[in-house]
Amino acid sequence: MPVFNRNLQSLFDIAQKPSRLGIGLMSGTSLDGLDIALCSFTGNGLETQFELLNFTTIPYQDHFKDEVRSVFSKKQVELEKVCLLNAYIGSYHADLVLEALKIWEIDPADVDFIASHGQTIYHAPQRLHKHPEYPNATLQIGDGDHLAVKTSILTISDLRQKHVAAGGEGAPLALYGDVILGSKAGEDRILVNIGGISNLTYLPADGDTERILCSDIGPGNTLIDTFTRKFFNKPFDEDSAIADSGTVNEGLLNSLLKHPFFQEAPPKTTGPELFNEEYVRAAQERSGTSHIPAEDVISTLSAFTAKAIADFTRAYMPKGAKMFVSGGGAKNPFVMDYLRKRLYRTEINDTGSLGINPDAKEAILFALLGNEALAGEPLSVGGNPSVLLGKFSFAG
Ligand SMILES: Nc1ncnc2c1ncn2[C@@H]1O[C@H](COP(=O)(O)OP(=O)(O)OP(=O)(O)O)[C@@H](O)[C@H]1O
Ligand SMILES: CC(=O)N[C@H]1[C@@H]2OC[C@@H](O2)[C@@H](O)[C@@H]1O[C@H](C)C(=O)O
Repeated sequence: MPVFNRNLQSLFDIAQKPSRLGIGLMSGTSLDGLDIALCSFTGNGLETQFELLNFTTIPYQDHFKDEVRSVFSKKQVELEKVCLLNAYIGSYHADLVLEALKIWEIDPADVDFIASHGQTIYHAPQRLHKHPEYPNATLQIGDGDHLAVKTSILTISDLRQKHVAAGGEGAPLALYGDVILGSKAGEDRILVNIGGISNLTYLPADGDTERILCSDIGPGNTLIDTFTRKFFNKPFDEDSAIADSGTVNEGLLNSLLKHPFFQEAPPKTTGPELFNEEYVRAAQERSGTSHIPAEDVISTLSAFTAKAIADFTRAYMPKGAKMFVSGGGAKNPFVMDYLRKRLYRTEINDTGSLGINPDAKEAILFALLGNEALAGEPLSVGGNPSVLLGKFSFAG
């Protein structure tokens, strides 16, 4: 006789295990593909022992990207498309997990859990939507039940909603993972992630978790990608070949940086709901730069990404802190060179030097959050809601 209903019994059993095998899934704002990280965990919270066993990014097909873009960060969309995509993405991500497990020769029955971010389709903190009668809000789709049923693996999903319910903006969640993975006593560290949107976590040398700061900074790759697609019909500016061939237009750069978002004190969050084609068009109009060469637009947008990070670091980070960069933007030489020049006193490396695969970092974060949801205690970090995140979906 089981003690509880069998789903609760299996939850209890997984939580009690000395170590757990979990999969973290991240599908970010760049829409490049699904990041899949297979990790093993022992323990929980600040004592977590963790190992990345396998990692892959399975690229999305253009048709899928177009479908998601038809609703992504748009104020008005076809509601039917949102409904269809919610089920489709859950089921599609399940197929991709099964594909990865097959390649890695791992039996799904040996995996204890999947922790799935889903696909953000709209992020609306109050600072952005400006409707005082509505709270902060954010929406990720790709329902966890589809993952659980198709893979037969317990799935934890919708990990941003409780952060919002408990008073946060639903992001960035990076600090819950960074404090576990990246802290070092005696060293002030800044972990910067340059994905679609860039964000950072400050980890103080004294280990005081209340002094940890985690905030979005501004656009990461999202504007560079949008305009590389628009002008050059390429998904992104590979190895910054285009940016390197253009010139930064200082008038446009200054105009891009002139937005109240950059004056607001951290922590704060944002998304392509703000940093989009219209944002750049308006800045070009204000600065009389609407007709500059396409290459110069890409150089200037790349400088924008880097300068926003440098300005934020100068304004809010202690001198002498070491910076560790992750995300696809870490592979953009123009962005990284510009950042290094602006922060010439700061030691900058990628998170690989901390033993954290820079491409896998966000997928690992979600795996860690899944482990916490199963076996952790709410962590009090940097004034963020002290809650365990995520909803459980059972296979049957
Ligand atoms: N070799 C490269 N050269 C230049 N840019 C690159 C390179 N490789 C990746 N990128 C950039 O990184 C992006 C993907 O980054 P990443 O996977 O970190 O984003 P994401 O997970 O979607 O973002 P987010 O953190 O916003 O959720 C690509 O769209 C591209 O702009
Ligand atoms: C709402 C949303 O999906 N936000 C993402 C996005 O991509 C980067 C930045 O904006 C960050 O705030 C967040 O993701 C990371 C994983 C986070 O929550 O830390």
